Amino acid sequence: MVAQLNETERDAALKELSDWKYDPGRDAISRKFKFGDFAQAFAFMTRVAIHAEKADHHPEWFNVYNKVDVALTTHDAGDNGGLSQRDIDLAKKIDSFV
Ligand SMILES: C[C@H](O)[C@H](O)[C@H]1CNC2=NC(N)=NC(=O)C2=N1
Repeated sequence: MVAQLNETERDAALKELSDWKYDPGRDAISRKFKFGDFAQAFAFMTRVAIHAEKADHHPEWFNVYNKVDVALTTHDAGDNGGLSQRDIDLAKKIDSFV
């Protein structure tokens, strides 16, 4: 079980992730990325994937051509999933790749 962020922790964390949108319905954060072409989008996804595997924390994402939509939430958090520090850490890492 992973600790789910409470409202205060979540709001503080989101202040440092201004490009990410909070989804109260899922207790998740998401961000849309647009690259020059598919190769650049996939290179980004490859970097994220390598890090995600090392961190044992994986994104939910959708890619079409040069666009990548990323959503982060922790399946193991709380009773039925939610936002954890792992999501915040992964979002910051992802931001460092763009
Ligand atoms: C067993 C469990 O699947 C692993 O500990 C990891 C894998 N990657 C994961 N990724 C995400 N987003 N949430 C998780 O709870 C999670 N759990």
